[in-house]
Amino acid sequence: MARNIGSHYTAHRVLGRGSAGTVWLGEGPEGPVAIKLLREDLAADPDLAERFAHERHALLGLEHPHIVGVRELLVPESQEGAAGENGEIALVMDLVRGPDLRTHLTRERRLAPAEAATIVAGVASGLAVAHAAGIVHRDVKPENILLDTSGEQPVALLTDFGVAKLIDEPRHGGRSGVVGTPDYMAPEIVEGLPPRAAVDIYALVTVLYELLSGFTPFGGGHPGAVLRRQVTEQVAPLPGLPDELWELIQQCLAKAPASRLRAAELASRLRETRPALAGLPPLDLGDPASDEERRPASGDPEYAGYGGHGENTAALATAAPTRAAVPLVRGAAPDSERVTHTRMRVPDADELAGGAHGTARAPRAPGQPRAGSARNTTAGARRRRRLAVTVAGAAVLAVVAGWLLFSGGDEGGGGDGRGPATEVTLVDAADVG
Ligand SMILES: Nc1ncnc2c1ncn2[C@@H]1O[C@H](COP(=O)(O)OP(=O)(O)OP(=O)(O)O)[C@@H](O)[C@H]1O
Repeated sequence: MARNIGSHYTAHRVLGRGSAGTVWLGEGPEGPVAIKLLREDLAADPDLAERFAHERHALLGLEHPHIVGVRELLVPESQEGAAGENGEIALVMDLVRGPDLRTHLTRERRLAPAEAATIVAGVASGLAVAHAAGIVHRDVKPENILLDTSGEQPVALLTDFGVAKLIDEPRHGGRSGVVGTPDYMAPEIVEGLPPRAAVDIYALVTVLYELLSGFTPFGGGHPGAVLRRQVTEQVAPLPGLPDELWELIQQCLAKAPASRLRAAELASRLRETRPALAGLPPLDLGDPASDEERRPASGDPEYAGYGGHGENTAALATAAPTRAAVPLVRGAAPDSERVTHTRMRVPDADELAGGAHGTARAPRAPGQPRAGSARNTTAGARRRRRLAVTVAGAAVLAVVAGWLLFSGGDEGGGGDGRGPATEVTLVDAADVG
């Protein structure tokens, strides 16, 4: 049922749900929009409403061809900015017509290096603008990269800017904390340092590695083990990659934040690698998961218009549920259904250093997913564990882990119903303007 959001917008139907709220397909004075409505319990927190109001200009001012634009921020009337009608906090965003990168990757298993580099170069150029404005995303991952398929060629856009930070900031007098997804979490966050721009580079290049290989460099198993690997392990090489791309990956996954490239440099270096990547097929690393298992729900509207490797997505059609991954954030239960979540302890210093109490792990051949990797099993391919980590000073202490959910909804995001493309070529905005 349609509902009014503020005085100018109407929300028509749910596009998807996340841990912080629900995204609706809406209508405003200038046409269709996406409206992210924060969970009621979050919106009822006056501190949070105040923080959103305070960041209003920063959130609205971020404009870039690879960033999902925020057109309006609605907060309760007592705060600065346009008023949400029922005390709600809502972000009115540009509507992106197409799937998110997780959906695309799940379907394709691995992307050709040129396609992966184009996606990541575009997102890096968006990050460069945000970082120059002093904004760190803090939650870069495939779920937060949307692929706009409304034009001739898909364009990657980063969304959810600043939301993780705003939701996560301490209440007055409270402890500082961070929320993140262990697979993409930079080691300095695990160690309790404040997240700076370099954490976005680490997360984005983790995404690049995942697009190329089908698995994240340090993922798999218990979230605490993932965090420990982020701090202690070196990234395993991916056979078959051109040297310049591999060097760039290594540099951006450096444990020391200062050793990583800046966002603008990452974008330009990736563009420079293009000639070496042209025509390379996706890496052949072997994959235990069957094609059927990794395909998105047949008839998934999120996938309309994105044909991948010449396949006809319409041919995949029969209704099946889409999934939504939901990390645990502070506060009451999210809008989404939760399969399970758990309480955990982040490894202490000894474990982080791989000491006597560290998690024992079998050696692994380079380029192969870990046993128990979320990308290595059928169940795991559908499951993503996430984590809300609270840190106090340099001590890494107690925490709450979130788990992946499968939403039963059939309302995918923003597909435009066009016929499938015969070939997928990602557009880098630098090429067109
Ligand atoms: N601007 C947009 N246009 C179209 N669809 C969108 C837009 N923003 C988000 N969506 C869709 O809405 C769904 C929920 O998004 P949301 O950002 O709330 O959650 P998430 O990023 O999947 O998870 P979380 O926020 O918990 O990490 C996603 O599936 C996404 O595809």
